[in-house]
Amino acid sequence: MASSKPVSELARATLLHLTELGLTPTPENYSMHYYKISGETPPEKLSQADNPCLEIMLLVRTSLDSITHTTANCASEIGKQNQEIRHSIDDLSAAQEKQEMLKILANIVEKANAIFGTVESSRNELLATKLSLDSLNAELQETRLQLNEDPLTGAQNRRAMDKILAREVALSIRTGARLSVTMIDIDHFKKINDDYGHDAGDKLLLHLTMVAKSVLRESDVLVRYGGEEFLLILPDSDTKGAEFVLNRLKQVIQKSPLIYNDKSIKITFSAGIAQLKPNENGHALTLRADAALYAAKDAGRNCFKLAAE
Ligand SMILES: Nc1nc2c(ncn2[C@@H]2O[C@H](COP(=O)(O)OP(=O)(O)OP(=O)(O)O)[C@@H](O)[C@H]2O)c(=O)[nH]1
Repeated sequence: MASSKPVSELARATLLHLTELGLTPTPENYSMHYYKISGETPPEKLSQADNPCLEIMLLVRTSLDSITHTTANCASEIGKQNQEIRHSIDDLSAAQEKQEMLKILANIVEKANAIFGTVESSRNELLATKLSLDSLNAELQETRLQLNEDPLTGAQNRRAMDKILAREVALSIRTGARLSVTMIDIDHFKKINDDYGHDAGDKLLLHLTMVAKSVLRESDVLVRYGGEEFLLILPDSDTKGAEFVLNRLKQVIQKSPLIYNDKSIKITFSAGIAQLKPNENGHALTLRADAALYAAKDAGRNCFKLAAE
């Protein structure tokens, strides 16, 4: 049967219950125990794709409710205890007998100690909530990373690319720094899938990502643009710099083929290079790099082409 307790109280009880069980308040743990405690029927589960932040947002709200509840409770308890001490002090002033005075004094000390007890227990509840919030914060960082990352390779995804390109283009316009991009496409990737299987293709995409990351600068960004197509965003680089990076990637990838089921799978790639022109935006820059990539494919693959001005 569903509980008649207010949601904030149920939420607080759930968080405390998780702390008692030594469980991290992940959205999954929270949901499971919340519905056990409340007796409510869980709603149809939202998938991460629907809104990966929704459950975290709900948990943050719950934690905030819990803080409000704890602090309000603490203030009200202390108010009551304070009032009682005041009455005892009045009694003390009116008392005639030494024995009676000592009794009232002992009572005042006991009530003062009770105030410490109230503060201490609220402090423990707030600490439990703080731990929940810390854990949520870590979860949020993770979700934020996942939202920007391609799940297979860990490279940045198109969503992240739009933001990063816009930022880098704006920076380049403001500071006059050069900005280049290169569109990279693995040659005959379909054949690798066909010959060795889709899993080998996946491993190859991951392998290329790892190798590319190892030759890039910290400020360079690798984006998985599509299936086997990657975009490299190279701040502070002109076309010569971009060519240099691609040649280094080519050399390293030649020396490190993918080893899959004891077979060595060679990787070559084609690329198009474009440098940001005045009055150009990130989208137009990417399209020029893409057109140059097609020119490289037309020229026989395993080569790089510069985009038309
Ligand atoms: N394993 C794997 N394959 C993918 C993925 N995404 C796209 N592909 C495959 O990549 C292949 C791309 O094939 P094509 O566009 O013909 O390109 P290609 O074979 O590399 O030929 P060229 O680019 O002309 O050299 C297709 O077979 C897709 O199914 C993925 O995430 N994993």
